[in-house]
Amino acid sequence: MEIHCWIHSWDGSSDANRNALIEALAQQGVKVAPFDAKTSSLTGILLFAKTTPDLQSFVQIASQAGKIRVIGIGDLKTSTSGHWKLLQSGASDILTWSDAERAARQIKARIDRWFALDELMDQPMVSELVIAKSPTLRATLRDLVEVARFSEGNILLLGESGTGKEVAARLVHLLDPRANKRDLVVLDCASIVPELSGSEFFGHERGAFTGALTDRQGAFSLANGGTLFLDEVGELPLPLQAQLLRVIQERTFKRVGGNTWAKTAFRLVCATNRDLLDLVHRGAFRADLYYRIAGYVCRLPPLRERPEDIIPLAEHFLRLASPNRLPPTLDESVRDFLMQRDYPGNVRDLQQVVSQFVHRASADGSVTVGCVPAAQRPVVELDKSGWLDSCFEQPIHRAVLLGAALKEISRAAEDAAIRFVTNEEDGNLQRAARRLGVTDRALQLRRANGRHSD
Ligand SMILES: Nc1ncnc2c1ncn2[C@@H]1O[C@H](COP(=O)(O)OP(=O)(O)OP(=O)(O)O)[C@@H](O)[C@H]1O
Repeated sequence: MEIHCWIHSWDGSSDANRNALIEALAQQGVKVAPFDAKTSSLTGILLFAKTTPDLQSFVQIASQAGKIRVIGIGDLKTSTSGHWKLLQSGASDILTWSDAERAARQIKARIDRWFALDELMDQPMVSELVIAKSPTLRATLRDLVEVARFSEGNILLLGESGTGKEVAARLVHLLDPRANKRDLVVLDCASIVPELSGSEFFGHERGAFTGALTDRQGAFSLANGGTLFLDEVGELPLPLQAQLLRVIQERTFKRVGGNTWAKTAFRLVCATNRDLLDLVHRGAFRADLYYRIAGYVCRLPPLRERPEDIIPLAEHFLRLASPNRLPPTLDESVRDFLMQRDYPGNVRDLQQVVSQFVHRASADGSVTVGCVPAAQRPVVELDKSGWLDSCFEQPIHRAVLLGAALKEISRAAEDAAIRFVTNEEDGNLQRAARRLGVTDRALQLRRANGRHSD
């Protein structure tokens, strides 16, 4: 891709610097052109070097298209808070001027990184594994891709359950640039049996304890050359946290029952849906461990903060569920239904809803409102006047003629309503009670009494 570079405003008094910068950039292979309004449809980098009253709004407009990066350079004469304001308005960076060669190198390095990231984001390895159409998740993902590809630090993934922390950990592993990288080893800290935790993490030597009949490799050894993903890291018991400090810091460990130190080289990714800093403040998570695992902290936003991802994710799950055929398509009304629904379990919830569509999609390959299972359908106010008609009255007339008492008749009507709703809600009494406008307890009692008197 051709790199465009423009200089927007430059103080006339420092024209010499401007010309020197243009020359130094040319030596780096970056050609500078004059800026004009049509520029905003191109992809490129815009340098500005003068503080003007309308600078903030100018930066905002220039960077809004998402294709132009704005870099401030030179003696901008803004205070530090002015720099932050410019960044907030959309500037990518503000560089301090020392000389033209250095500035040109800094600009070129940023251009290279920017384009490398653009390319990575478009690669199937990223775009087919993590669906991210919302600006919120795209920005988060772009930062994570950069850290995964261009650094080796420990990564901490935060986010509610089902926001995609494990999928992000897999991406970090895939993007690891190490030649001959080994496996991704996943350890769920919430499900480790305390008595076996030492062996799970460090491995053991034969005879180390009763039942240790052979040598065993632990997670730190299995992840050597690869990635170690500690899921639910907030659940680690305190004594185990203390044992992990050294290996996370030094990448050396001893097996249970062993005397020699072994070296290991893994990338550490941890995840939790707990507020880890709050656990630190309450003394339930060691501060020193926190600062070791939180080299780079990435918060995955809940689905409610990025509704633009709902339909692309639903379509992604439909594609995954139809590997050998054309995936079903979502009818407009089903899209509306998906957009209006709540997802307390985030993407996992959406995935479950969509998987139910796949089984019910009609042969023509479309998912219509009829494919939404009854239990998932929104409860809407129906026009209640229609049901009190002659059809309703006929069996009542018959019951009266046969001598049934009023109590018996109303009981039979209530029983019929309860049976019908409970059936429709697949036996879920809470939902059935809500639909009938009674409490769970009242419905339970009513059913128990009904059975009693049957
Ligand atoms: N952005 C995404 N693109 C594609 N699939 C996703 C995305 N986010 C989540 N998923 C899918 O949703 C499901 C739940 O995601 P995942 O297991 O990564 O969540 P989690 O945050 O680790 O959840 P938990 O905290 O409960 O372990 C998985 O099947 C995952 O593949």
